[in-house]
Amino acid sequence: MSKVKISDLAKEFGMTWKQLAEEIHNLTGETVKSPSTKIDEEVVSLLRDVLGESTVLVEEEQEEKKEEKKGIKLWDLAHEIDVPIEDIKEGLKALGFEGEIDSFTVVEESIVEKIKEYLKEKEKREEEKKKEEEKLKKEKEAEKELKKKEIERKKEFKAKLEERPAPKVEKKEKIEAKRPEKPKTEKTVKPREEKQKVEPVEKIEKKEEKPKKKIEKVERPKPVEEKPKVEEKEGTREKLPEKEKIKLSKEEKAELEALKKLMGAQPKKKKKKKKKEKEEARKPEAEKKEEEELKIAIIPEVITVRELADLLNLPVNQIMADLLQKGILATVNQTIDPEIALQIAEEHGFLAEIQKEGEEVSIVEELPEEEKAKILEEEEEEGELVERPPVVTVMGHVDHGKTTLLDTIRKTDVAAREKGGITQHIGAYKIKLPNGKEITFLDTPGHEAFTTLRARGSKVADIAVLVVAADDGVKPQTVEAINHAKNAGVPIIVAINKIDKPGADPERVKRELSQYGLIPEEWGGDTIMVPVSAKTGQNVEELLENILLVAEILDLKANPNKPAVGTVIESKLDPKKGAVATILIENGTLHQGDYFVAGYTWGKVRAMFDERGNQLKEAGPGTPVEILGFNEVPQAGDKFIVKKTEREARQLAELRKRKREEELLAKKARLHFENLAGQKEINIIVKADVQGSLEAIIKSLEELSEKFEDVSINVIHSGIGGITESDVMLAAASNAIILGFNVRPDAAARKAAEEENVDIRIYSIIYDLVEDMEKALKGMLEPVEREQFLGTCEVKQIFRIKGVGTVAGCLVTEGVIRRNAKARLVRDGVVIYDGEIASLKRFKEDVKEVAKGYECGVMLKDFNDVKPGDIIESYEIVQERQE
Ligand SMILES: Nc1nc2c(ncn2[C@@H]2O[C@H](COP(=O)(O)OP(=O)(O)OP(=O)(O)O)[C@@H](O)[C@H]2O)c(=O)[nH]1
Repeated sequence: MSKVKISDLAKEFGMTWKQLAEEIHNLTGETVKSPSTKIDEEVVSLLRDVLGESTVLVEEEQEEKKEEKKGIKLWDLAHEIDVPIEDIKEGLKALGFEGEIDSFTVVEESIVEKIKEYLKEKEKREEEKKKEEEKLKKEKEAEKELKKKEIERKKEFKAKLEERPAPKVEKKEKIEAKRPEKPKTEKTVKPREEKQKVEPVEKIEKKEEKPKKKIEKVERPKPVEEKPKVEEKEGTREKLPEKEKIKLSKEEKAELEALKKLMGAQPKKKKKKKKKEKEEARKPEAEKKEEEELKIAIIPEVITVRELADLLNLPVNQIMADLLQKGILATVNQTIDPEIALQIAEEHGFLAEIQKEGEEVSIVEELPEEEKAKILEEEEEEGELVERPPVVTVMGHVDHGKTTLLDTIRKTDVAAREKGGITQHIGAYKIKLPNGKEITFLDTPGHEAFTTLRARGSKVADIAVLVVAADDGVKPQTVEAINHAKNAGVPIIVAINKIDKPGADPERVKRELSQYGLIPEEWGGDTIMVPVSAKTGQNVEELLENILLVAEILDLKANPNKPAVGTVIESKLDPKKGAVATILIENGTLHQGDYFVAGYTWGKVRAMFDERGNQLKEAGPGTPVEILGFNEVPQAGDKFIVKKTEREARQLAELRKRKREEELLAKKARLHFENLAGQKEINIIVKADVQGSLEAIIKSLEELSEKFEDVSINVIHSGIGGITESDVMLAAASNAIILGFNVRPDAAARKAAEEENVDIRIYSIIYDLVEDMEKALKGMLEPVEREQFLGTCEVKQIFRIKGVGTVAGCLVTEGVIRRNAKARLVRDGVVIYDGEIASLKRFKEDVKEVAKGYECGVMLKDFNDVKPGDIIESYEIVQERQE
């Protein structure tokens, strides 16, 4: 081995030659004076022995130092600042960090600061959100309190009316003056008893088949004690057979009450009337007017000319003449607008009001769930309420195992063994567990239970089972499902699926879900999470037990002794059977032969079947049945109500048709940018192309919400990716506006938005979005250029032409593609290009536009990165004035 130059050796040890010379001096006593001095082999070996290790350490230290300078691992950062690693990853993502993010990702100090800032802001946001939620909760409680009081007031009002002696004679003008002050609620809660109690007995008996119409004619104050109430009450009750008594519906009971009172009051009333007439004849005209009768008329929403005449005690000809004066030519049996009927009644000195459809039901429906349950319970006869099966919907991201889970559950059905398996798809089915308990599963795409059905006011599902694959974690549709269920106030049970798979990580799923407010019970939260394998069936029984547990807590009850009430789950027009629909019976029992109304359609149960194809004669609460006998195809989500007579069913359907028009008006009134000014509560759905933009938009909206003190902007759902039909349905159900950032609605979403009149706004600059929103809130929207959608085409093939560029061979799938219009290229819902169409050809010919169903060649201006499967959207900019 030869000698080594000290300068070379120094490099090896990572020190200067002078430092090494000092080391040599310390070890050997020799002095080295020049960097070119050569060191003996033994000395080198000695140095290596002594310095080798420490040098390595020095190197490592230096390396670490370098690392330190370079940054810190996320894992270490999480420990250092004591924050869950997931939060840090989220922060990094939000900052637009490109590349893979895991626990070992190293970030620079400047980024660390930003992450810290982000986390601080997140914490602040969460705190504010919490505060907001608390505020909302308080407001809701106050609202509930108010509603309670309102109910009390209604009850008092009802009681007073029942006890009330005949009202004093009042001048019509006086009554008129009072009208506007009359609390609106009184109008809607007007109990049937009150409306009917003074109707002559003969009338009630005669008009059994007629719509509920009541008239109150009171000539003079009468002492209450004159009514032999008690005896009559007993007497009437006695006449009823025992079975009938139980079967009395609330409505019938009300009628009966009225009848009883009337039976006592009537004879005296008649006598008094005669007496009064005599006195009246003697009175001077002015005095007569002074004592004009107080006449009250409750006008049913569906009323014919003859019925109005009867109601007002006027000749039919008089009513026809009144109508003619209003330019309406009507026959005696023709139904007339209740508003017109109201006007006529008022012209004849009646204090009139329109009776709302199913008043009692509607008041109850408007109340919050608990109140509703309380009132309904009150209404139910003691001991008649029985437990009903919970209705469960299964939701989750695509391929996470919803179908497999439902299949496995179906196999646990003991009824299948008794009565044969499920043979037909009717949109819902009931299974029986070995312990005898039943669960009804909705077999429609999960979100439908919360969008299509809920958009029409039905909340069908009691419980949502959220399926999350343990090897995939929380995905966009998972979040969407959580938001749907939360929005509908339906409890969620999580099924962490695919635990049999090697990559399964249930703990990760729990961590991810906790970011969305679903905290597992073992972490002190209240969300039941069951790890299952839909494939092997592991823990599926435990999942079902938990469903029953939640159902028990929800205390789901129904009265099987009532006429049936339900919701249309699915419907179709069968070429052989006609209009058929699956109804989920929610309360009461449906019998073959019952008349019913569902949405705008009505009918008679000609036959009904369960999911096994068995014909049923009756079906109780919680049972899904397929029904034949509809006049028209109802719509999913329609309420299904049994009516006593064919006439009632038909009239109600007619009435609903009219209401549909009102609904259309309501759609018109849906939240739009143009009518934001003055709104107190603004619900928003935000969809964006990347997480960073999404966060930024949400933050800006929050700031805006703070700026406008009396406006609360709630982002009810947000996500990455294109705008879907489900987003639109959620917006429709919660009256929200959709804001898209660099993303577009797909065809189904666009169609749904048009149908539901949901406002979708697309932006590519956050500042513009915020500015528009602010202007809209201030009601200062200036006339703007608005884009008008023309059509879309799908790229099928690409042709690269030298010197020209890329021509996309397309098929027009919607509307038209226009040459001089603007164009946007959308890939997987994300806008890739926004510009103009440079050329549009059909078979080498330049054309102005190409319509749906035709092929064409499209070239985009200054853009060649077109791929098969891309969507080109053609649109125009039009000037539009905003109000
Ligand atoms: N290993 C394993 N595979 C499962 C499990 N559950 C479902 N799968 C598989 O996952 C795939 C998707 O399951 P599906 O039940 O079709 O999922 P889905 O959520 O209904 O999917 P969509 O109907 O498309 O939304 C299928 O190949 C199933 O066999 C499970 O527990 N374990």
